Amino acid sequence: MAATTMTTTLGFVLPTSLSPRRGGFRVSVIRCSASPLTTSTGSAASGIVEKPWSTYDARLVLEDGSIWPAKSFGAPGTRVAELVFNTSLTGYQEILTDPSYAGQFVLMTNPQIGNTGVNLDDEESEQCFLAGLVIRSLSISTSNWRCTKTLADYLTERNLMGIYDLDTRAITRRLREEGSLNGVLSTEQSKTDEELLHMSRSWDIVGIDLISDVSCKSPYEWVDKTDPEWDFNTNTRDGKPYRVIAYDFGIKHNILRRLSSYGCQITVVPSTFPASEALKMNPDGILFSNGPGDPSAVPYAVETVKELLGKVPVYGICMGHQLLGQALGGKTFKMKFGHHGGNHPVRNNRTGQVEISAQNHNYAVDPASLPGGVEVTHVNLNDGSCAGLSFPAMNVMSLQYHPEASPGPHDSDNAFREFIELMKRSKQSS
Ligand SMILES: NC(=O)CC[C@H](N)C(=O)O
Repeated sequence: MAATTMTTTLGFVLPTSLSPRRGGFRVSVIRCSASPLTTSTGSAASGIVEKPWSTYDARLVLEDGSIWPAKSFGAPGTRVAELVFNTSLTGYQEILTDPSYAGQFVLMTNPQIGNTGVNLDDEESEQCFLAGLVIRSLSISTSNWRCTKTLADYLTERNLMGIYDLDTRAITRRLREEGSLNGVLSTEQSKTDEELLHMSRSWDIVGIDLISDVSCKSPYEWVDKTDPEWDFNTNTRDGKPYRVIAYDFGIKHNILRRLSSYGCQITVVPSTFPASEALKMNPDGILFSNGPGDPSAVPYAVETVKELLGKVPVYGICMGHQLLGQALGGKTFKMKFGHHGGNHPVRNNRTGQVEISAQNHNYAVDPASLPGGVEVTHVNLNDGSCAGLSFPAMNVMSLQYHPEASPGPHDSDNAFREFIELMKRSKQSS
């Protein structure tokens, strides 16, 4: 390597000043390529058809200096975000509309995405808040009775970037080895690799309040239940309505549908809704929802949780669980590359049973930092991290993962019944 430049094996030359910032990276600046994909159906003459979406060149530039040429099938532009990989085989529409992905590019490890298109029912919020979608191959056709649109049209309409034709397995291995990486996705040919690399290294998801952008702006009532056609757990209803206030830190609709199906009357409130106002509404319970980003970047939300602790039964899901952990006196930390997928085994310490769960988080609560009396109720069996908490003295329960699934397995749906039981016990004893 010369003193001022480095030449990769593929002949790509960059100044050494752009060599990876962190000492730990093993890979130098390199242009990586996936073998081009050919379409599986095609005209008899050539075996190749025109792709039914408009496509142009794109690049994913990661902060470790790797550059991944790709094709775009969504909106044009340049975006910076943290790259995470999701191992779910299905459910890309729910993933695209999960507000917890704000500030992130989602790479799907399933090699082909888009085959069921999108439909009107699988939306988990009104908008797509994630920064972009990264996939190996976009399905050339869609086939599903609910499909109303192709994935490419959906992304374009929502001004969302999507890229394909890059080696998603190699990128996933890199994330697993090096940990989360920031990156820039761009279709702009006028921007140099160096500019994009600089952008990816000048940005950080840590310390940013991403909740304020995704939370609702004013309170509203939620009434929709799970469609009976899809409801698999109807025998557990108590019949009595419980009044629940749901703090919206980026709430997924299926949390609200499941609560509603379990007989709750729900008011959704913004993340900044004062605890005193919530208490005035005399709820039977409070839910703290999932939400994007760093739980340490939203001290106002931790304060709200603290003010409500011990006054009413509370249930935290994912970000809600992390905020509860902090409000109880514990600490959260950033994991190496997080958990994103629909196949995470979790042990319920109380029953000894293992649930296969849907997960989406990059932060976790450090159990050693929690005060006495707080019980770790669930453990992620892949890495032993804390997956659930309970503090009976204050009627607190929380899960680091997603009992509402969407997408994912339904093993943990009973957690909603446990919240109903918690509210019932608290009501009976007051
Ligand atoms: N799904 C969520 O609520 C995500 C929680 C938090 N943003 C994390 O990444 O850990």
